[in-house]
Amino acid sequence: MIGAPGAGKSRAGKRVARLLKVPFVDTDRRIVLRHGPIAQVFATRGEEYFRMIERIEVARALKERAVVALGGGAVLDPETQIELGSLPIALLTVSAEAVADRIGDKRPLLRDGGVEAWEKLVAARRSTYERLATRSWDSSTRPIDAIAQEIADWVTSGAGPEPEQELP
Ligand SMILES: Nc1ncnc2c1ncn2[C@@H]1O[C@H](COP(=O)(O)OP(=O)(O)O)[C@@H](O)[C@H]1O
Ligand SMILES: O=C(O)C1=C[C@@H](OP(=O)(O)O)[C@@H](O)[C@H](O)C1
Ligand SMILES: [Mg+2]
Repeated sequence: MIGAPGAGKSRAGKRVARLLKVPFVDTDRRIVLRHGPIAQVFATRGEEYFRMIERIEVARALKERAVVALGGGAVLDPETQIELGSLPIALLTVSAEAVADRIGDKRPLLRDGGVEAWEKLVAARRSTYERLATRSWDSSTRPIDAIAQEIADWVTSGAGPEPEQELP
């Protein structure tokens, strides 16, 4: 699961894993278990250090037979991009309006800038998200359970690309 912060990767990923009866890994949770709260890591060690430990957890997670929710910025790492190339990747998207109600103060890159900072972050990453995604789901106006069910069904049926839109 890849996508912007607040798109629902962690929530949906957990449900998808339950539906598929495989383990769920949230790389941010693993970072927290080993290193403490993410906001604290950013504050005391800086983003570069965070990206380094994130890369280690992502590399570990992508070798497991599991549903994996990445942090929103994990896809920026070139090694991670290569490894994602051979896996089924679900991209979750969300509108700025919808995310405004979702982003709390646990995300250090957004805490100070709010939705405007989020929009800048996502604009800079959009092409990377889209290039890496096998298929995408928008969570702005739909319940997470319905999206998780669709993703699980997609995996079960072979995790192919988006069906071609039929021409009118
Ligand atoms: N489809 C949805 N509808 C409403 N709220 C959602 C939806 N998806 C996620 N949320 C809420 O948004 C917040 C961020 O979700 P989370 O799964 O942590 O996102 P991510 O891991 O992509 O940053 C959570 O509070 C979650 O309950
Ligand atoms: O987009 C980002 O750079 C980040 C997203 C967060 O994860 P979520 O996308 O799960 O919120 C977390 O990894 C960290 O705060 C940095
Ligand atoms: Mg998350």
